Amino acid sequence: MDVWGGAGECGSLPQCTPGPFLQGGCPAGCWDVVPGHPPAALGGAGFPQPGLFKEPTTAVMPEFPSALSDVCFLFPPQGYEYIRSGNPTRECLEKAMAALDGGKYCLAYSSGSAALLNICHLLKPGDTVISIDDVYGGTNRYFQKVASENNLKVIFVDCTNPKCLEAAITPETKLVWLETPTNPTLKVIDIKACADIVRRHPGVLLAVDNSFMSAYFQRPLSLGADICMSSATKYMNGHSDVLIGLVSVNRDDLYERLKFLQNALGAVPSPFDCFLCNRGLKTLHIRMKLHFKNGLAVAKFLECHPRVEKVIYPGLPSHPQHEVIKKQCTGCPGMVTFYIKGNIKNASAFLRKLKVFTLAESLGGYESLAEHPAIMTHASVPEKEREKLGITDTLIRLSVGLEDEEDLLGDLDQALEAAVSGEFPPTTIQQQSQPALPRG
Ligand SMILES: N[C@@H](CCSC[C@H](N)C(=O)O)C(=O)O
Repeated sequence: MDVWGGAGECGSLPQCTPGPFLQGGCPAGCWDVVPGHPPAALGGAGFPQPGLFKEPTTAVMPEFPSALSDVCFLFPPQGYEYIRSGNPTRECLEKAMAALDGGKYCLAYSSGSAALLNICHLLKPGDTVISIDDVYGGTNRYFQKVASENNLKVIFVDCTNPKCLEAAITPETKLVWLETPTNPTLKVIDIKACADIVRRHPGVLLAVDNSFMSAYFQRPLSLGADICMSSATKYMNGHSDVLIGLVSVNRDDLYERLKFLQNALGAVPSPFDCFLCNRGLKTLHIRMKLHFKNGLAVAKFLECHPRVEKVIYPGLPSHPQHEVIKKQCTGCPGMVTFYIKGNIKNASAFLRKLKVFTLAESLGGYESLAEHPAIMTHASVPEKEREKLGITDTLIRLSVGLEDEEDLLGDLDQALEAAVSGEFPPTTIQQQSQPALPRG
């Protein structure tokens, strides 16, 4: 079996041994800096000089805990004047992340949403944004309820077929916003195909939200994106104890403007959060391999389960864009989405019965989480749009963590058994008509 696990068989537990795909490097040329060796990125050329630190240690301490200026007549000038404008601990994170993303520069923000806000400040009133249709609920809310009310036009397009993107571009288009895989229905977008289209329209930027994949499995800049954005709150930090957004770029002009905006808008992370995120990066490679192994095992288990209607996992051959993900990524994270059989009551019973998985918003941490996108992470997406996207009352999103595989499968099994008993109605997801619940 290769690293993607082949077709899988019901009843046999999936194996995940590193295959030639991972060992041989990324076919798209990504991973040339840190194949399996994130510490090289953390301790390499991009690392601030040891002289900046009081302790002779490789750990990145929260060095700049106050808003004090660098007082040149007392200390040698170090280039820092105010904590928001720049500080050594944030610089450590930004340099490490630039290396991990294969970019020249990286900038850190106080959250993924703050990173989105800064990117959209590159635009002018009257400009159009083309966003992938199945986009994180908070991004959808920002586009529809904030940006659109401040003179940006935002249209939503299914970019799984890059021709739809091409057809949507107008002279007003200035930003294409992709997520891949999308949140929560895990559609996979061919970044290079979209980048080739965007390149034919000078002045249009291509930004990719890489939060679901992490820099370990996918490097959008190497595939032609102008901007790689991540909510590092998720896999990059991996410990569910930090809120951080990151933006990596190669272009000097983009960096200069974003650097200005980072300071001017002020949505920056604290040095302590940067310290914690740097701590998280050190185990990225180990965590991502286990997320992949566990995610694939869970996906295969659910795909064979009689109480599950349908599983969506890009690492499964049954996924419609499985070939795309094999082409542009070196693995898959622990995000698994599935439709439970039955209706909202079954979905809710399942979530309440889980013991190892915690019912919570967020993803990418060491611990397994389960959530109901229609009521939780995507409640801000208008109901009609949710229906069109397949974000129904029976859709459940899992973030598979680092626990033992047998505990994860056992937990899912007992919750499914308890939540969906008896005869299953012979309906498809499309035929179901669910009562609307109050949305959060
Ligand atoms: N209730 C929050 C939504 C947080 S979702 C966090 C993360 N992006 C995910 O997809 O789990 C809000 O309304 O902003």
